[in-house]
Parts: sequence; structure tokens; C-alpha cells
Amino acid sequence: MPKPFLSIERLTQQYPDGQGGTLTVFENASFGIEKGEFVCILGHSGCGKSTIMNILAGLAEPTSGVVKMDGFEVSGPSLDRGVVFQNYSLLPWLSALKNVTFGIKARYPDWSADKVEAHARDFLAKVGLEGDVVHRKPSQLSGGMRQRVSIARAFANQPKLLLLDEPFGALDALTRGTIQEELLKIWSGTEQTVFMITHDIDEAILLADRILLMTNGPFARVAESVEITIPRPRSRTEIVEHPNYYAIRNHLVQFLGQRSKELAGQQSGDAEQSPDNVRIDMTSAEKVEEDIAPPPLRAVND
Ligand SMILES: Nc1ncnc2c1ncn2[C@@H]1O[C@H](COP(=O)(O)OP(=O)(O)OP(=O)(O)O)[C@@H](O)[C@H]1O
Repeated sequence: MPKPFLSIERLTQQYPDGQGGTLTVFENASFGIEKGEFVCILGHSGCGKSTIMNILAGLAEPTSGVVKMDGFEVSGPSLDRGVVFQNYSLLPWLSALKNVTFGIKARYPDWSADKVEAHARDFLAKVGLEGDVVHRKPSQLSGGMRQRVSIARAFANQPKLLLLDEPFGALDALTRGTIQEELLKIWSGTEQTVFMITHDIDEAILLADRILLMTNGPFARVAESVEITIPRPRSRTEIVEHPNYYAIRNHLVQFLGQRSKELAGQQSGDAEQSPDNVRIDMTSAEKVEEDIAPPPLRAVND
């Protein structure tokens, strides 16, 4: 089998546990991401999601194991890998527009100033930021607007891999819903590969091609890779009508509520820890679908 675009191979992360011992966050974790895929990772607090993200970004080194992108080992940060954090990380002294052009200039030093600006405005417009508002500084923007700028900036740079670390965590539910759909729109117009951490099951189902499920730590593992068998384009209001929606959602809730604990703490020894592929599709089994009564609608979070 050919290697995937992004290949995480036998990644192990250990830290001192503060009591003279060692904390093994995860051990021999292995998984792949294909080019153009949108992959979300779900797991309880402390299982190691941010640690994986920091390793993928090149901001941290694993204790052992490698990450390869396009066949080359990832080491150190690079413009090939863009990161969006929860706390915006915009440059406060620059306008929204300049925050975006700043990155594009670094990425494409040969581009003319006009081309850079047109590219930046195009991506800002994709997240609903047009007109005078692009000249405002981050402190003059709402939280939602700031996060829109961060997303526009990340996509405008067209990195080979885009890493999103709970980008909507600080936003209210309404703003979050709008920006999720904007993110889908901006992503579907590109061939961008995205790896995203979220704590929100419904957000993950809306956005992802696949959801990776992590067990609790220590010795956490990426236990499952759940395919989201809901066709695109997707919208928040329409996906809940799809026959696969609640079946997938129930599977995820069940994993996070129960199996993530049952499977926790199992040492791998020398074995490679690859996720099981899970595909849930009720559309080819109408009868089974009738047996699954949708649970009552609830708030967005698990
Ligand atoms: N620099 C460090 N030194 C020691 N322990 C660390 C360090 N960084 C992370 N850890 C530990 O590693 C584990 C995984 O942390 P990580 O931040 O990756 O989890 P997470 O899944 O992203 O959690 P959350 O969802 O709460 O952000 C935790 O137990 C944490 O305390």
C-alpha cells in the first residue's frame, strides 16, 4: 500500500510525571491522513491531542517515532504547516488585512503587492470580512471576527497541512455555527489537508471526512477512525436529517462515554497502535435504520 500524504509512525510521548517517574501519554501511535482530507480528533482532556498537534506542527519533538509529510520527516516549524489556535494569535499592531498579507508575503515573496492584497481580500471575503472592517486592528474586532481573520490567514497561506487546535473553543454557539459553515465553504474551494482538534461531536461530524477517537491517557491510543458517511456539501440544519447522522453520533457518544475509559491505560509493548476503521452506513439497510430511534436533540457539546 502506498504511504498516505501524512504518516504518523510509532509516535511515543513521555514526560516526567513530577514525582520522579515517567508519564507515557501515548505509545507507538500510528495513523495516516490523505491529501485533501479533513480529519478531526476527539478525546477526553489530557489524552494527548495537543501533544500530537504540536508534534505535527514541528513545535515539539516526540520521545520516539516520526511524522512524515510527502515522504519527508517533519522537523521544526515550517510554512508548509499552518496552525490556528483557539486564542487567535493575530499580530495586535496590524490591521486584519495586514495580518493576512503578512503571511502571504512570507510564503510567496515573488508576488507583487497588488497580487498579495487581492489574494488576502479574497480569503477575508470568503469568511464574510469585506469593506472597511478589514482595516480594523484585532482589538477593534469581535472574537468571532478575529477568529475569521485567523482562518482566512491560515487558508490564504495555502500550507500543505493546516492544523486547527480547537479554533472555535472561545466562541459562543451562534457565532461558532456560522464560522463552522464558513470554514466548510473556504475548505471546499481548496484541496487543503486539515487536522483539527475539537471537543464538540456535532462540529466534528459536520466538518470531517474522518474522526479519530482517542482513549483516555495515560497510554492513550487512537483507537478508531470513524468515516463520516454523510455526503457533502453539508449544512448544520440538513445533516441531522441524514439517516447516518444519529447512528454515527451515538457511536461517538458511546465511545467517549464508555469505551474510551474501558480501553484506557493499556500498554502497547512493542506493538504498533493503529486505529480500527469504522464505517457506519444505514442508507443501505433501511430496516436497521428503523430500529435506531434518534435520541432527543440536545445541545452541541458532548
Ligand atoms: N510539557 C509537559 N510536561 C509534562 N507533562 C505534560 C507536558 N505537556 C503535556 N503534559 C501532559 O501530557 C498529557 C497530555 O496533554 P495534552 O495537552 O496533549 O492533552 P489534550 O488531550 O490536548 O488535553 P485538552 O483536551 O485538555 O487540551 C497530560 O497529562 C498533560 O498533563
